[in-house]
Amino acid sequence: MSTTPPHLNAASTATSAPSAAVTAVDAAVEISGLRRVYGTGSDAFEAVRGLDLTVARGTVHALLGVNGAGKTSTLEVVEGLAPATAGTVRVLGLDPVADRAEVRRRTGVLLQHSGFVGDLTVRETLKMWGATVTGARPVDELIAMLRLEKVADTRMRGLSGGEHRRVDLACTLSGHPELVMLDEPTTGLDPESRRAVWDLVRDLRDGGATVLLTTHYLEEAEVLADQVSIMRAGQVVREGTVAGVVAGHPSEISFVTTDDGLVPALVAAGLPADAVGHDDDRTVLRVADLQPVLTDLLLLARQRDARLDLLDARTATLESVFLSLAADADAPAVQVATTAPGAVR
Ligand SMILES: Nc1ncnc2c1ncn2[C@@H]1O[C@H](COP(=O)(O)OP(=O)(O)OP(=O)(O)O)[C@@H](O)[C@H]1O
Repeated sequence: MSTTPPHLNAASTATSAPSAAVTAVDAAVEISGLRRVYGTGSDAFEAVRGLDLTVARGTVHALLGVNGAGKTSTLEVVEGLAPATAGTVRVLGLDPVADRAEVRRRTGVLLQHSGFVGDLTVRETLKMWGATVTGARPVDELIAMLRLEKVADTRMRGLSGGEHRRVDLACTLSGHPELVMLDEPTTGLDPESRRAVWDLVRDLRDGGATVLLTTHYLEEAEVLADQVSIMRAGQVVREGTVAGVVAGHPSEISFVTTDDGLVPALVAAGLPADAVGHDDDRTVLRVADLQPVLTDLLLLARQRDARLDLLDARTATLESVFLSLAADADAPAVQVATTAPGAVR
């Protein structure tokens, strides 16, 4: 019987093992079979196609996906701004449409775009907003939280895009929300302001709040999110911790060689043939465990006196998982990655 060394197994993607059960009591948001259709008849477009998602209380959960994947369409239903075409959505155990008043009182929402009166100063804007919120934070507290001191008395129309975004965020957090929904919170912010928002999100979570956010910055999801859900074409196609999602994805070794016998020799040593691919004249190996395969490759190359030009070896990252899922239109729906870091199934 062939005994393929474990490290030469081709990498497999994460399988659909059930995630740790989050019970209704633990869930801040529970979405089941959500569908959202825009338009009717021949113009109808299904932007969300049977989406299931659970956001555990007290966590930061990032919803990721390329433009048009359906993130905002999903958030709008959770926020109670649009009805579901089908499926069920519970927010803090409530119906976001029927129980809109209570849901609104207990949640904070940051939309992608907002409108404020340009003539009002930042301080006046926050004061006016606070008057619409139960138990609003003092304006000076919000100004300090969002580092708005320097522009507190500047009119809204005089703010930069990043400053405007921070005022948006201040309004979102005004009412001490239990659940905070942030649609691309750091778009347009400079690196320093982005990091300040990350600290704020962590503080919110540490204070017991739940944060559901969308972002196009994958490093933002990597540093902030306890869980990520990657959407494509209206469905979640991969979810779990960042480590779990990445662990289910192959590492990659690539090189150019003129030695036609090198790869067959590697396969003869146990590397599965289906781990080998080509990208023009580059040979690409996709493997579960990078180091031992790379070691074998280098040893074989030395034995055979073969050159490995443009040698590149990289472990999977959230970005490489994201890009491969975005490109792979045939990937099966909903794979849940719950593996501990380092484990590849
Ligand atoms: N009002 C609308 N009428 C028709 N189609 C819409 C409408 N709003 C959104 N869509 C379509 O639904 C799909 C999902 O859009 P959505 O804004 O939810 O995606 P997204 O993942 O949030 O994208 P982005 O990252 O660009 O914000 C897109 O194809 C979009 O064109």
